[in-house]
Amino acid sequence: MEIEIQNLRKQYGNTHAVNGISFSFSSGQVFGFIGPNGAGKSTTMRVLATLEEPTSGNATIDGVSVVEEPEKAHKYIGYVPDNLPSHRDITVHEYLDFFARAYNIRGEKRRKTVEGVEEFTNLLGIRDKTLNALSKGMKNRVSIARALVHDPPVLLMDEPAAGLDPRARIELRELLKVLASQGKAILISSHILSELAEICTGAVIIERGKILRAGTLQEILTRNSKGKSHRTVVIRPLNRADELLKAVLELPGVEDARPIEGAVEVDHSGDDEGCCDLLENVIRAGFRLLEFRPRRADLEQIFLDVTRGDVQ
Ligand SMILES: Nc1ncnc2c1ncn2[C@@H]1O[C@H](COP(=O)(O)OP(=O)(O)OP(=O)(O)O)[C@@H](O)[C@H]1O
Repeated sequence: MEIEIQNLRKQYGNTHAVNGISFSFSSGQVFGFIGPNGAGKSTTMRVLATLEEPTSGNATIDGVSVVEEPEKAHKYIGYVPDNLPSHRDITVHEYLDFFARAYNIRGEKRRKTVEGVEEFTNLLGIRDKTLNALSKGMKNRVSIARALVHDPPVLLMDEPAAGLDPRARIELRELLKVLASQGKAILISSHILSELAEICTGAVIIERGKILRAGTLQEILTRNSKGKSHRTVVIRPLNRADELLKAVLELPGVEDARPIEGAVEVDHSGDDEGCCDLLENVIRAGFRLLEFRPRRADLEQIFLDVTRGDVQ
């Protein structure tokens, strides 16, 4: 199942909340949706969840347009909004049962479905509590359970980890892994990048309604903003670090280099082969090395780099 967002725009008055974004993800993938406050993440999710119409553009789920066939598309989607279930005087079980009913799940099947979801989201023990008596983490689980009741192939989760304690975060992460392994396509927004990097297979970085980077983690972490292959390498010489800095700047493929605590950090425009060439060239230039280590950029660093505005 493929989810394709095509040149999507959403305008509120003069605000271009989403300004022509395109990306895609598919079954079994967990895509992190990352961007500063007001970047357009929630708006995009609400449009995908068929809760709002876009100003222009389209999004399809296995070819079904959320704009042209919202009712059909809606069935494919489980949406976890950023606001938690409001204070209502009904129990967790009644709440979930209500949604199962709304999805036309009847009789014994409904009982089994709701119980299955309660078990999966670890709610069985608190199913008779009323919503207004729940902690934030519990409510969060109820939100996720609600989104899973009709077993949708696509999950859109808007900040599901916000306000969760460490244990609940870990549980959420495990839950997401299981859901992805079941073949669900998951788009999850979060500000906790280190956590996203652990569970995501891809990411979309958005700022001011525009996409700065999108793709699998491998693509994002090893390519620069122009889509070219890119590596950062740390080279620690036995001595003469200053000379090494000058020397590497003359080498092919080196885009930039800077000193870091007795070593040199080099931005290189090559792939793995290019890294090997760089190592050979440094040794040929007469330097003795204690360390030569391609540094795997993390999502946090990429986020900081690209949201500095180098694209827009
Ligand atoms: N209903 C609305 N009416 C007017 N403007 C809106 C509306 N919803 C969102 N916006 C504006 O659209 C822009 C994008 O908002 P959105 O909520 O999508 O951002 P976000 O990336 O989810 O932010 P956050 O990380 O803070 O949740 C913001 O400038 C916001 O003020």
